[in-house]
Amino acid sequence: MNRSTLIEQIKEKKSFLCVGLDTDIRKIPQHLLDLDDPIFEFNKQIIDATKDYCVAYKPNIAFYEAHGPKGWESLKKTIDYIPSTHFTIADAKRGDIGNTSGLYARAFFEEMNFDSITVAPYMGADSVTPFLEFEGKWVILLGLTSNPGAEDFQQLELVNGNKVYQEVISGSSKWGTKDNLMYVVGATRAEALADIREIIPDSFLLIPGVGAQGGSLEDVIKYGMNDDIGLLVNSTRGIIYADMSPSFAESAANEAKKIQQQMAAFL
Ligand SMILES: O=C(O)c1cc(=O)[nH]c(=O)n1[C@@H]1O[C@H](COP(=O)(O)O)[C@@H](O)[C@H]1O
Repeated sequence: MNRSTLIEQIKEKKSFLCVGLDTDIRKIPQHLLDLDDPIFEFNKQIIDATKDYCVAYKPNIAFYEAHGPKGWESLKKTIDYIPSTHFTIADAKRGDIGNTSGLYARAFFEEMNFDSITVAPYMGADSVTPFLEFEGKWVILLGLTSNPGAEDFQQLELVNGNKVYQEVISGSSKWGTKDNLMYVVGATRAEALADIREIIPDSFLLIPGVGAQGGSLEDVIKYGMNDDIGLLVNSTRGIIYADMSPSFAESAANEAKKIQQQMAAFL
C-alpha cells in the first residue's frame, strides 16, 4: 500500500489505529482450542470485529514461528484474510548482511505479501537497503523503542552531542524516502517525539506502547502528529485480550472503537 492510500484510509476511517495480532495459544479462549487452527480462528474473529476501527494489522512473527510450520500456516492464512484496505506489518525485527536481508525481504514481501516489515538498524545501511528495493513495500526501522532496555544503548550520548537513537534516525533517513521508510517510536517515549519530528518531519511513525505498556495516546498525538497525520498507533493486548470469554471479539471491538473515537477527535 502506498503512502497516499494509507492517508486516505486514515481519513476515511478517522483512525490511525493498528491492531497487533500477538496471538498466544495460552491466552485465547478455551473453546477455540478444539478447532483445527485456533490461532487463525481467533485472528479471523478479531479482524472481523475490529476492521472498521483500524487501518492496520501487525502480527508479531514470534507468536507464529513458535509453532513451527503450523504457525507459518496460521500466519499466511491471517495475512490473506486481512482486507486489502488495511496496511499490514510483519513485526519481525530482522536485519542481517545484505544477501540475507534480501531473502528476509523476499520471504515477507513476496511469499507472505506483507506491506511492511520492522527492521533493526544495528548492522547499518547494507543490512537495511535490501528491504527498500521492493516497489510499494515499506521498512519500519526501530528508532526509539518502548521497552526499558531502550535506555541501555539507544539513549547514550555520542561525542557530537546526539543520542544514539537520534543519530540512527538522522543517518538512516537518507537510505529511503517518506514513501518507503517509517520509524518505530515507543509511546512510552512520547517526550522524545518533538525532537524526532525535528529530524524526520514527514515520515510516518509506528507507535507501540499504548494500552498494556501505559503510553499516552494524547501525548503521542500532541508531539507526533504531522500534517499528513503521520502516525500508526498500535495496541495489542489491550484490544485482543480485553476479554477471554466466548464474546472476546465483541470486547475487542469495543476497545478498538474507544481508541478510534479518541483518534477521531483529532482528525
Ligand atoms: O516493533 C514493535 O512493534 C515494537 C517496538 C517497540 O519498541 N515496542 C513494542 O512493544 N513493539 C511491539 O508492539 C507490540 C506491543 O504490544 P502491547 O504492549 O500488547 O500493546 C508487541 O508486538 C511488541 O513486540
